[in-house]
Amino acid sequence: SVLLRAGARATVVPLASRRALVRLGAKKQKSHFEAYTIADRSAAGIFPAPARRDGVRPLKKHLPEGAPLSKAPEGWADRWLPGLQLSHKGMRLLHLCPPVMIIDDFLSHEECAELIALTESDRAFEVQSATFSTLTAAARTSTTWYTRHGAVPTFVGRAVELTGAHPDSLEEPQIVRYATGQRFSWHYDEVPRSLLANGGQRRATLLVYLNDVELGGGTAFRDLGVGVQPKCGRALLFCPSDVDGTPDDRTLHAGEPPLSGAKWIAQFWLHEREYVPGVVPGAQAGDASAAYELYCARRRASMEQPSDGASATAAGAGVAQNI
Ligand SMILES: O=C(O)CCC(=O)C(=O)O
Ligand SMILES: [Fe+2]
Repeated sequence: SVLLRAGARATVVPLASRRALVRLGAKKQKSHFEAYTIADRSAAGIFPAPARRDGVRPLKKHLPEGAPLSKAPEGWADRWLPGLQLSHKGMRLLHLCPPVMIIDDFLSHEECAELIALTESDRAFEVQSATFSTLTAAARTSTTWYTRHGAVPTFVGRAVELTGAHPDSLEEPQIVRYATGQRFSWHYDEVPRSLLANGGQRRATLLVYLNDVELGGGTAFRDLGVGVQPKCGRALLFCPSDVDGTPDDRTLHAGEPPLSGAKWIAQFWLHEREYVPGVVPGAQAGDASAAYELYCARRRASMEQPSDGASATAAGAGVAQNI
């Protein structure tokens, strides 16, 4: 079923070769890529606006520095994520329609390190890009691991609190490593019609950067003029489709190659309806709800502990042990 899941990438548009991505700064190049001049990035990691594809018209300009969610019009999120927690700490809006948001410190550095370490354990299952469909293998050169929801209860809990989604609409968590120069070229996160029976369309992508990347490694939205620089613990949230599952072509995006060191990310996709996990051995319906309940129980337990003394420390360590 990994191959089936890989079919989800069948809509990939392999426009950019690795060389093209690395040469993004070439000013005379008459392609969309010239706008993604790595050297031109602002401190916030935002690209200058590229030319748009025919028929793709963002309704609002992006907000290069990001804006607090309080600036969004009333009812704005209803078209994508009606349950979105607009008051979530640290959330900034980079693009209004379609929405692109970042949340710094969504996971702690320790939680990020634990997700990376999970890939060394028998709880994560590595999938070589070469085993994905031909099209995807050409577009993606990174290494992917899938794991069960139960291995990452904190990530599940935070995702549910942020999006207001039912836990069982979350696909299996995915962890990806890009070695220097590896990338995932332009693509849509939407799933093809053949896979809609399991949970419907992907309504949201929640991507967390697990490490800082000094140079390159951004997530670029070609038609929105938005780029996001990896930062340890930073979440990126965007919506590959509307709430009714209509895919949004404006969300075409790419994972650029880190130019020094590796780049690690963890991702969740939120579906329209209940998604039954099937990629990882032993995964089953209800896994995500069970993980969410575990998260809630741990949170309650840590809140009941006195704020000082040995028992509080023990509770804290328990939470950190298993994200
Ligand atoms: O690595 C990134 O920045 C983007 C990854 C991505 O788009 C994906 O895995 O679908
Ligand atoms: Fe993607």
